[in-house]
Amino acid sequence: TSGFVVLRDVDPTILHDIRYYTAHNFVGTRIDGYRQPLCILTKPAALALRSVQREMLAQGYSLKVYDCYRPERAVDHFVRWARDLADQRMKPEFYPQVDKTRLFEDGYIAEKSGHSRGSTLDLTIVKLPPRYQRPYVAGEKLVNCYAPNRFPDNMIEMGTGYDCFDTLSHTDDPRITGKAGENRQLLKSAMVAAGFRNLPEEWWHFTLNGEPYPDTYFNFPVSRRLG
Ligand SMILES: C[C@@H](N)C(=O)N[C@H](C)C(=O)O
Ligand SMILES: [Zn+2]
Repeated sequence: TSGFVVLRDVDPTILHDIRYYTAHNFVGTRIDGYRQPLCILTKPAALALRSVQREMLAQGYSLKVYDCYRPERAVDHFVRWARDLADQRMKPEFYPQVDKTRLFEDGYIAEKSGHSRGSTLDLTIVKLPPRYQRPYVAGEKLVNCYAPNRFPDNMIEMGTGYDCFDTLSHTDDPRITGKAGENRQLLKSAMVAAGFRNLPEEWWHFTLNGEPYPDTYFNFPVSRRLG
């Protein structure tokens, strides 16, 4: 794992909202393997992201990362959770319209995730200065992730929230018009120019082209002690 870096060490200006370290995600608890709320990436992915951040800062925006390197044990946690059909407690916010049995088939979660290769990340854009974002309180009443009154994330309008498993999160969904459509294209074009490609099912998910470990799925925990 000598090829990995902590993103904050490469660019301390990029905002973090590491959801799988918290209970505010589609499972509803901290995910296995997230020992610290950090973004770990391969060095080339972190350097490419730094170049995107420089452009964002020049335009009065900042990137905000939700998830970066994801250990295999975290993916295994998602798979275990998906098999337990009795547990649908986060459905009202994260997959209100999709049957829990279809989350993998429909491309929203992967059993073998590019995130475990270390050059894939989930992110958005925030206008500077960042708006205050209230903390999520476990057990609070959930609002669906494409409703106008959804959980108040401080990102610019993207039409749906992070990890909103719905066709409305497909990057080029034709129902996403106006500012939200423009904002998705702002993120995508900046990332593509820096060498990333987008997952068409999720406006927030990008993988570095020519990634250094295209066939290796890592399992070390998310922690400053790399490896
Ligand atoms: C779960 C979601 N944030 C995500 O990253 N989905 C893709 C398909 C993945 O799991 O690799
Ligand atoms: Zn992702």
